[in-house]
Amino acid sequence: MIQFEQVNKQYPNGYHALKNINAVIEQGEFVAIIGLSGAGKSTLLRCINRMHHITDGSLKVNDVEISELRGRQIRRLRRNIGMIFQSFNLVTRMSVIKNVLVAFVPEMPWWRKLLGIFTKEEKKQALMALDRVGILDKAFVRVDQLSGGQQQRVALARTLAQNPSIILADEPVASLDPVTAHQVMNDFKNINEQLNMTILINIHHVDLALAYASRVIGIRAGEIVFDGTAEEVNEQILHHIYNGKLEEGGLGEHAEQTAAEKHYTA
Ligand SMILES: Nc1ncnc2c1ncn2[C@@H]1O[C@H](COP(=O)(O)OP(=O)(O)OP(=O)(O)O)[C@@H](O)[C@H]1O
Repeated sequence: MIQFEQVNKQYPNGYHALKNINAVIEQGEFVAIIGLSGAGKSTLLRCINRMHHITDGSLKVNDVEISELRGRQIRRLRRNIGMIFQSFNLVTRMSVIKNVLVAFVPEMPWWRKLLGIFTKEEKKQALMALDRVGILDKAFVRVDQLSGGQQQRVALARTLAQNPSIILADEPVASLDPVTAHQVMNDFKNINEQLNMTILINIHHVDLALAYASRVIGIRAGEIVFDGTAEEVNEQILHHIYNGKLEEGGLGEHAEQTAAEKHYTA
């Protein structure tokens, strides 16, 4: 469970990026965070794994006040929270399987790190994670030979191998074409439903948010201005969240996808 209570975040230059955030996200929810560019979506997400510090208020992950964590405790928190970025963050000259095995490196004894030795169990887990996102056949291919969508799936597999209870995804489909974006969103949904992992996703494409997430949090100028189910979101609410400036491509670009494409998982 993630609990925000009166959370504020001010950057060192004084910019007030999050204002009085209150929200409770239960284990196993699939939440899309939407809002204009600069509204505070990334800041909100990054406070959860302590990439950013909150200025005041309380932010608890599984009942632990995360602003009080130090050193090793922060590393432990991050083991439990996978993070997916728009840019995949992979070592493109290495094979897919090696990129996924990186998930185990933080817990290795120093001598295994040095020798790069992975156990049979770790290799099995890495292959299972690749299987779950449908790219087991690419395990020994170099990452730079994969498409953008496949690379994002490698990033997802690496996160899965880490076996987190929460996955934070910061614009994970922003650089993908519409069909691939649907496939990757479908991966997130499957993982959410099958593994009961909490998924929080920042996303510019409202249609994708509404099609895949069960809950939508709308942020405007650092404040939560909507928090409800995807079914509740209507034109009026979107107008409110986006201050009447729903960006081009927000609802449009992906909206043409058919239901069949939406559930295509190859
Ligand atoms: N390190 C920083 N120092 C000062 N201000 C920052 C910093 N990082 C972000 N901001 C400001 O905080 C606000 C929220 O930024 P954030 O990146 O969270 O927005 P966002 O909704 O994720 O935007 P986008 O959709 O464009 O990624 C913006 O006005 C941004 O300029």
